[in-house]
Amino acid sequence: MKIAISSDHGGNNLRREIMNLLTELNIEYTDFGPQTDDSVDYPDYAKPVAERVASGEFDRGILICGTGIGISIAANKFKGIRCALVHDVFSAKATRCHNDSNILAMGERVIGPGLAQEIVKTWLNTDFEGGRHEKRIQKIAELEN
Ligand SMILES: O=C[C@H](O)[C@H](O)[C@H](O)COP(=O)(O)O
Repeated sequence: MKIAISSDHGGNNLRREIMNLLTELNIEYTDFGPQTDDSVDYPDYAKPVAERVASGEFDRGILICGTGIGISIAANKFKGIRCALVHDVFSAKATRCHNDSNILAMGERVIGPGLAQEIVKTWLNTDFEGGRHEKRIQKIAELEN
């Protein structure tokens, strides 16, 4: 699985923690920044990840900002993106099983690194259930047209 990851300045520390986790888990990822702690605008960092997940270049994306809210709103503007803002393990599992989410968003100012790591592991290891959820995903796609 190939992961694209980015954040804004509010998510830099948690992004580094999650990249360390991905390395430990031997999961391939590409970091789309930012490379400094300067203040930046989260839509600029949602864009490279959302575009590459939408195009299929990457299987999944992880986005982090202060709350996770702004960067998830921006990512969900891209056709084909189902970005889920998650701050608990139950939702991490549910959004894969039910929503087939392809980007995970989290807020560094909301949760600590330990919980974030559990969320990422659960989200990466849970498959979409399909079945009754298929037509709902299809209806989301129809809303994009
Ligand atoms: O939803 C937006 C994010 O939480 C941003 O990380 C946050 O708004 C950045 O705030 P500031 O510019 O005050 O660091």
